[in-house]
Amino acid sequence: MTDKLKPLREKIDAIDAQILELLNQRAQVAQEVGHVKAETMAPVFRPEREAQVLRGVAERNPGPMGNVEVQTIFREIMSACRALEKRVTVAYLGPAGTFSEQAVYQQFGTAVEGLPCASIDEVFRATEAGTADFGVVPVENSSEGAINRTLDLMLQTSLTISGEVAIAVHHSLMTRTGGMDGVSVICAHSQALAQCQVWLNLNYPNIERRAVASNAEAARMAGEDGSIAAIASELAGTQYKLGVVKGHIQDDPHNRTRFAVVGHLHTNPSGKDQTSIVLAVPNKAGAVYQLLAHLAKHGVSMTRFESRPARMGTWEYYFYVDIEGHVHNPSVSKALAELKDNAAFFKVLGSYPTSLN
Ligand SMILES: O=C(O)C(=O)C[C@]1(C(=O)O)C=C[C@@H](O)C=C1
Repeated sequence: MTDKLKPLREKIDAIDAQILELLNQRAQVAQEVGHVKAETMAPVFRPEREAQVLRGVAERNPGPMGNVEVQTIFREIMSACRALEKRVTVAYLGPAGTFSEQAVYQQFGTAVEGLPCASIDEVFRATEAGTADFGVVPVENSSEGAINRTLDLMLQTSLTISGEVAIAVHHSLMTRTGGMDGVSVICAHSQALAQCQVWLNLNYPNIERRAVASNAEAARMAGEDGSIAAIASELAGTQYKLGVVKGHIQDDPHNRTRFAVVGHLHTNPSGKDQTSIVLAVPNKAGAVYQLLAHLAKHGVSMTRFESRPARMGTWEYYFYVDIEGHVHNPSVSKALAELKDNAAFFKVLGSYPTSLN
């Protein structure tokens, strides 16, 4: 057994030495890029370039390693190289252990400075003020729909969307002991309670449910008080030393949340992009239909359409629309110019690479 392993391990050692050498060669080039960028005050984080690199490695990947694994490794390589240029600070809805934090790492890799914030409002404020270079905010959940606070803040903010990231959201019920004896309340963020309501109605119909600021906050509370059970990610459970009563309790096994990366950066085209806009239409029959006809006329596909009341006491709405393509594409820019001319309100939230997953 050991005799057979020895030469194979020697091969691995030799390959690792090459990988290490190449990684450091790459890091040196990234440092040179960093110097060029510093001279021209160019932004360090370039989401369109990172998306191209990640798509490229998946296209060229000969296997047997899977594309997701190869992309995870290259995301970390770029994260480490980027950190040699500048360590980017990213604000997210904290505390540590939230799905928002997971989304930060999925987009930026782990060589970033995470800045946990108490609310989505604070994520926007910290990014607008420059305390953070970017913010990561939840936009929509596949079971529960839009995150309204994010949509409302998008309307007012001076920030633009420079990227998006989608993550699988798996909820676990957890307590200090890993059992439910003595538990009188189940705490979680209101979205998580909603995403698990069928399971909770079936299994714990008589235990009070309480909405708190975040799932990680619920996990922190459960870590301090044996009468509290938390619904959160297992990552948060580990952080606060909780035992799992039951994993994967979300009603939809494919539950996902999409996050937007917001910042001051206007992302260049990556080759596969989308654009988010908000608009309002004059209050007359057929106005929405007429407006969207401008997209169809220029062959622009709509991938998302969401409405929010304008909250001015009238029956008026803001429409949040995602379309395929970048504002620099001629057909997109023509369609948007026509939309703008005919809308009562119009704002481009940003053009950015379509997420990999
Ligand atoms: O190409 C660049 O602009 C780089 O800074 C290099 C690099 C990389 O490591 O590949 C790092 C950071 C950027 O976000 C994009 C790519």
